[in-house]
Amino acid sequence: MHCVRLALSSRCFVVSNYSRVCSQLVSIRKVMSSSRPKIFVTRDDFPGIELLKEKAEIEVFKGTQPSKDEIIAGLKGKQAIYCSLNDRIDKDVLDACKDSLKVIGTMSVGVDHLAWRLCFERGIRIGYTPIILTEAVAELTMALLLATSRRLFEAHNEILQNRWSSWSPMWMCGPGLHEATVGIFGFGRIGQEVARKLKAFRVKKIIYSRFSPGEIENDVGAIKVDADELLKESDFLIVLCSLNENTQHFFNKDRFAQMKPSAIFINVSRGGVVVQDDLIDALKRNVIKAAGLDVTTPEPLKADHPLLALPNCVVIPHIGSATYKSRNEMGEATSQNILLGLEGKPMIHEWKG
Ligand SMILES: O=C(O)C(=O)CO
Repeated sequence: MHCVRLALSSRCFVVSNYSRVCSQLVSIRKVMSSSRPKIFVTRDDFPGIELLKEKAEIEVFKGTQPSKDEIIAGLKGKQAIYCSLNDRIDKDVLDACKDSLKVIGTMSVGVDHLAWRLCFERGIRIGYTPIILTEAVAELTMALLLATSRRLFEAHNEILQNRWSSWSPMWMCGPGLHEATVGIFGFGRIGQEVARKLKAFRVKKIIYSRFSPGEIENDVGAIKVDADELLKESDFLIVLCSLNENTQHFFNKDRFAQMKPSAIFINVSRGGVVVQDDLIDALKRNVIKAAGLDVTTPEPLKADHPLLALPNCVVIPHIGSATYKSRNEMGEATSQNILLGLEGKPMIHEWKG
């Protein structure tokens, strides 16, 4: 008869046969695995989730966009959520999981989809992904600026419609960036990187406005102006602010009316900074010349949306950070933020308000 002693937390068991030892070990393993953190992941194609699988029990939503009820159901008993800017984590969601949720990891720089003040009150930590995507979003902003001002999609469509009859002197002309005054609304990391890239286009002047007081040290000689001057002076106005109570619906009928009729409006921030019907009206009545939008309300936009019928509006589907490098690194950082947050350690990037 085999006699095996198994020591476990100061207790000592004596078991009489090998198979009983095995069954004890299985149950110990079960206890250990149930102490692994539980994480809800809101879609199955997030980069970086392999990292979570190694260290946690994860439940992955099968599909691409859980509804609020599905988020609440998925979060039941979970200590963390891996989400994106599509997933609204509001008071209802936080109330429903108030006994378990400790960490939110969002694969985005924007946090406007999160009731983050309430999270702070409840001690829920938020990991996000700034810096990683700065270059990608700044690059995309330049692409949108050029696509809109030089009418790339409109011109391509002319070919598709068989309207390219000959080279023609004034056909498909648009304003150039050279010698233009470019206004940047929201001069954070991405705004400053766009300003650096604009220098290479030899623009006349870069002006910016932001809500925080004081000028920002910048290596491109951008000049701080108030919002009224920015609206009036800009040949190109690029919106790169975050969405918050100061910026929500900032660009409305009156603000478009302050802009030059030749102005090009670019939004790579959030659809919510614009009263979209006012923008549509301004574009239809040529209050401003054109708009380039990476963000809209709602997202996704249906193909029959009035914005898409405007020849002077370029719309792309929120792809600001969509380079392979940026998205992969954002995913890795999100997983690491979550694991570090659950371990009570400093995150790579933690949103502190
Ligand atoms: O990460 C974000 O918040 C973005 O919107 C990137 O385009």
